[in-house]
Amino acid sequence: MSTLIRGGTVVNATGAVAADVLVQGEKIAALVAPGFEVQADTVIDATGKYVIPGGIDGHTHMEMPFGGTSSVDTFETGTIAAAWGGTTTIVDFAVQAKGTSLLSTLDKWHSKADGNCAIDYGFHMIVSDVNDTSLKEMESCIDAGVNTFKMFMAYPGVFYATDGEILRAMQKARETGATIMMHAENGIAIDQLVAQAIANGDTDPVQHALTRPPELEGEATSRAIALAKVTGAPLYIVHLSAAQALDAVTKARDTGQNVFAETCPQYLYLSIEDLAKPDFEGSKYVASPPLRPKEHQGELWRGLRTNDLSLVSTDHCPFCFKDQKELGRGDFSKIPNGIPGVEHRIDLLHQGVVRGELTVERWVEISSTTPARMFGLYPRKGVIAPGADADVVVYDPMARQTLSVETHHMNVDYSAYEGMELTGKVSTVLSRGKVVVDDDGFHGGAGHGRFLGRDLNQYLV
Ligand SMILES: NC(=O)NCCC(=O)O
Ligand SMILES: [Zn+2]
Ligand SMILES: [Zn+2]
Repeated sequence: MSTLIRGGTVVNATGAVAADVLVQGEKIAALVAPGFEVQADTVIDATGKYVIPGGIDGHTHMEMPFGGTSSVDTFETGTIAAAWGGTTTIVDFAVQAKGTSLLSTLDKWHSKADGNCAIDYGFHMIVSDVNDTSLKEMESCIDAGVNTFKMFMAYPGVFYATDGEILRAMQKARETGATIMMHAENGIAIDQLVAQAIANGDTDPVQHALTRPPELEGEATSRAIALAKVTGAPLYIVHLSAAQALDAVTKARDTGQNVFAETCPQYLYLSIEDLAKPDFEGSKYVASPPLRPKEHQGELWRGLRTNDLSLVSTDHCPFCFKDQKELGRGDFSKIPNGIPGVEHRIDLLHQGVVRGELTVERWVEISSTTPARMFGLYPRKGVIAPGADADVVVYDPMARQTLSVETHHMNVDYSAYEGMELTGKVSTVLSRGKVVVDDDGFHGGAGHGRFLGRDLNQYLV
């Protein structure tokens, strides 16, 4: 089965060129100069459109247990929503519960995801119990294609790891070539501020941000960077939200330290003003780190332009307003943490191109190519080139759309971006050569997506 995507502009991180893309089976077979005659079973007209590598969202939480409830997108619903938005690979987090092993955790996440994903998927591992056994088990995880391990400086008593535990895990990462991913917020100090706010009767959602000040993200980020430097391990800061944290990352990168950071669309577009919305509406925007005052957004866009921020992931972690966010009415600390967004990352970042903040190549780089490199998937993913998986998005840069819960495909009862008007929209999505989304709707299904055992990250600052 062959498909020719004809008449578009192929955009890679390295440049944009008018070319036709020939897909044979699951792979890209060739890029062909426009006008050359090529036989194919099917032709997709991409005139006036971009042809880009499928998005790679390196930070999602499908079916994730949190605070006595669970994120509401299943691997099936979440990966279908991702495909609608032009994302053809996710890397989701398996979550080690304290007292359990990493390998049993991996088995558990495979049983949730295998046979249920509509696009390709891999796993990171959240390590919440650092001990001799789990450190040894990191080696088996790496053999099983899971070589990125997230740790938490936040959430004492749940996921929190001490500096000593982080140091030991980083030493293991240095020894094995793995990467430590860090949730960098000073959870010990934050817990004090939270307890004080609640004791004062300050219980509204906005308190979530006021008790997690940006300085405590900056401090934790600096500490993680110092620990990484001492051990010689590469470090990946997840969901960076604050200018203070970006400053620490920028300085480390300027000295050549292998420190990388992602930000997320919610930190680029939403702010503490959303958390302050009345009638408990603010709960829809509770995630950690919290949404910041608007002035942080400009710094994050600057970081994306200058490559101090390497990539953008969603941290998609959907909890319904009704019944789930409601758990924290009267006590903001009980609001499940997370914001939905897996469907909108490519479109929201495209606004940076529309506004002239990002080049079209940089848009592709931060949403597909760099995640592929960072997470050991390149050049199988993240590039339109012969031999790569035919994960291809035909993107109409002129189409208009309005984001809404009425039209999104995520399994959640609100949109964090309700009413936002965007320029640009996905036209057609191929996942390993199969058209899964086009003008007629969704043609993929659970089970099409394959597990991706990932290579070690070879990517350097
Ligand atoms: N970010 C968030 O609030 N929820 C998901 C878990 C995490 O990434 O820390
Ligand atoms: Zn986190
Ligand atoms: Zn997360």
